[in-house]
Amino acid sequence: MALFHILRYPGPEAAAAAEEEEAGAGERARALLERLQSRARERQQRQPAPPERAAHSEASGRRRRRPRRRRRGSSEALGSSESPREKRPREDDQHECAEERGPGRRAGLPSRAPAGTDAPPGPGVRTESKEESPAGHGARAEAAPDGRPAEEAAEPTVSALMLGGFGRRKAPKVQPFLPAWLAEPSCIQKNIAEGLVPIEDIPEVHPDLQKQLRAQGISFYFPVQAAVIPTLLESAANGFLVGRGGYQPSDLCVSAPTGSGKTLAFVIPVVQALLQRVVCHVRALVVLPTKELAQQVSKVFNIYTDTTPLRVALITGQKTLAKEQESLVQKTTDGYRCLADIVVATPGRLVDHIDQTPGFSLQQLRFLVIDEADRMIDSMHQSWLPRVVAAAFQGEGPPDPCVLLQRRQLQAVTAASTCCPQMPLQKLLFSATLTQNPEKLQQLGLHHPRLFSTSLACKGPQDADGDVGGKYAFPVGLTHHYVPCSLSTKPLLVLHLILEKSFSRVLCFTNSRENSHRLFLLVQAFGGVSVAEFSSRYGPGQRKMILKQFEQGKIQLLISTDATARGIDVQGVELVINYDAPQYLRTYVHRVGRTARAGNAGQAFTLLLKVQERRFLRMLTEGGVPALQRHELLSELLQPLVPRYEEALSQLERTVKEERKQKAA
Ligand SMILES: Nc1ncnc2c1ncn2[C@@H]1O[C@H](COP(=O)(O)OP(=O)(O)OP(=O)(O)O)[C@@H](O)[C@H]1O
Repeated sequence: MALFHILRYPGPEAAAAAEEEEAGAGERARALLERLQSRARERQQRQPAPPERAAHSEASGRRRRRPRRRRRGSSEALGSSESPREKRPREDDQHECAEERGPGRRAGLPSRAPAGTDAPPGPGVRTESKEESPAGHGARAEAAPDGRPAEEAAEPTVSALMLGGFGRRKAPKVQPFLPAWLAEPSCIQKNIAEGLVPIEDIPEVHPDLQKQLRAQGISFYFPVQAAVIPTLLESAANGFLVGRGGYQPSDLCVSAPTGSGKTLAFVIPVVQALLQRVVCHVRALVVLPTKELAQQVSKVFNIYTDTTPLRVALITGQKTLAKEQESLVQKTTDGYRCLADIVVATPGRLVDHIDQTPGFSLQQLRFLVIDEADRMIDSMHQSWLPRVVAAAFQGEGPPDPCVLLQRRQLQAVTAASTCCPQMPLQKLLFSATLTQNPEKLQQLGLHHPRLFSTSLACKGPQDADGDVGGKYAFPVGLTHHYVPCSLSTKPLLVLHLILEKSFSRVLCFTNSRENSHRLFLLVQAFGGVSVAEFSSRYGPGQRKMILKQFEQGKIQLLISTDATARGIDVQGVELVINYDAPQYLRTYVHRVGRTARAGNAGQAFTLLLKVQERRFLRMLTEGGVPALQRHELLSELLQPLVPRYEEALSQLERTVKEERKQKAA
């Protein structure tokens, strides 16, 4: 099975250049050493050491640390204002200085030995260090003939071992080498309006589905749909039981902006591929990170399977396990009967059913759709994917000659392996912020993957995570704004934006459910705005109702945690406010993507504290956010709201105290 071929080295040219550079450095070090040694020899010839001293000079040289320290101390006593620590240059400085000043000088400074070593310096050492020190002149009164102080001249000479290459060199930036499928994706038009394709231009789509699409008011495919639907239909052209030509079809990764219609890009081909099924088995499994998203996607599947025999089951934990089991399997006299062709699930609940629902089988699984794939990769530690794959390939063992279609883990394609037709399992990944980190994607065990992307046409630097910086595509109709402000003016700004600008559907994000709750209470106390909050404070049923009311326009301002940041599709959201600035670029992409959906226009405002401004702007610039508009906070605009706001603040204080009391009781 071909996975990824990752070469994480800078390439042959860069490697050769580095080698050359290293060889050059080696040459220089050798020349330096030779010069030093020849100078040492010259000095030794000029002033031969007394025979008895010369005999044991090397042995005593090894034990000469203390005298050196004493000398340093003595030079301080003689007036040097620098402390020994101050005098010692940094390692990289040493290297550079030595190169500039020549070998004698380099060797001359005791502190220039590599950090941590107290190796005795070479013959030129003290001479030159004394020259540098003003104290040295005094000491020279009793100098030896060669100009060294008598004390030093009496010491044995030791040949120094010069170590090189300690200077800090800027490490060359590692350029990512992406596998070909990641580096050369099939490009998708980013601008929805410019890339619309009439429904009749893709005749492969079943007429009944085309009819359904028209009934939903859809007469054009969005670019991502026009690219992905025909590809997926082609991979199932021989029916869903065998891949084209008996081969396993390629897995697909799709990276397209928020609101670009990715859901229909997999719903239509999956439904069409399964239309020919005779026996009901779980053949498509869609895994999503949240209950709300799973609900939304199962609703879309329900629309397009409405007039077909296909059945859709939603397993997210919103109902009891027993109730969900009833929608999945039915006990019969001779075993279990499957009741769902398409299962839409959250990962945790899916694993519960794999473990606990008798008769729930994934052995006939044909499509595994992973929506919000980057988030799902982050949750891989839950090991839901290995469980799904294990369940899909459960029947492994010696091939059963009576079984027409085999289901085996993919290995190398050989003549023998093509004899038995394989039942394929195709993985389909979708996200607006799909990672391009090959190591992360490798965890999914993709088979001959293909990438469709809006964002890769232009390449950029990689961020720490391995994602390509500046590569997230934003909806074309989205304008980005930010307002520098203080903590106390944030709520006033939210009120101003809603009341003065008359936005009818606003989604406001905070970074915690406490912040959401407080802001909700404050806006409620202020009055004049129909407001609700959405967070884990509420159960799934209440959350569902809140979203419905927001969709119906009964709620003007929905204050939410990041629970609604991903995938949630509420039509007509005109404004997204980041009350708390998002910490990560991906969070920003998904939050602001709740507006400007399906080719519509929308605005995103981020309220920034002074301390957040620089980092946030850098993050967005690196992330490829188009023109970001700065708005100055004009206090006179907020002034009329202040009296009512102060009353609301007092009301908030009372409510919070009340809530605390209730909690404590
Ligand atoms: N061809 C189409 N014509 C008109 N509207 C469409 C079309 N395809 C999708 N839509 C609408 O566009 C909206 C966004 O679609 P969808 O939720 O699939 O986007 P998405 O790419 O999955 O976004 P996100 O990344 O935020 O999950 C939905 O309301 C959907 O009904």
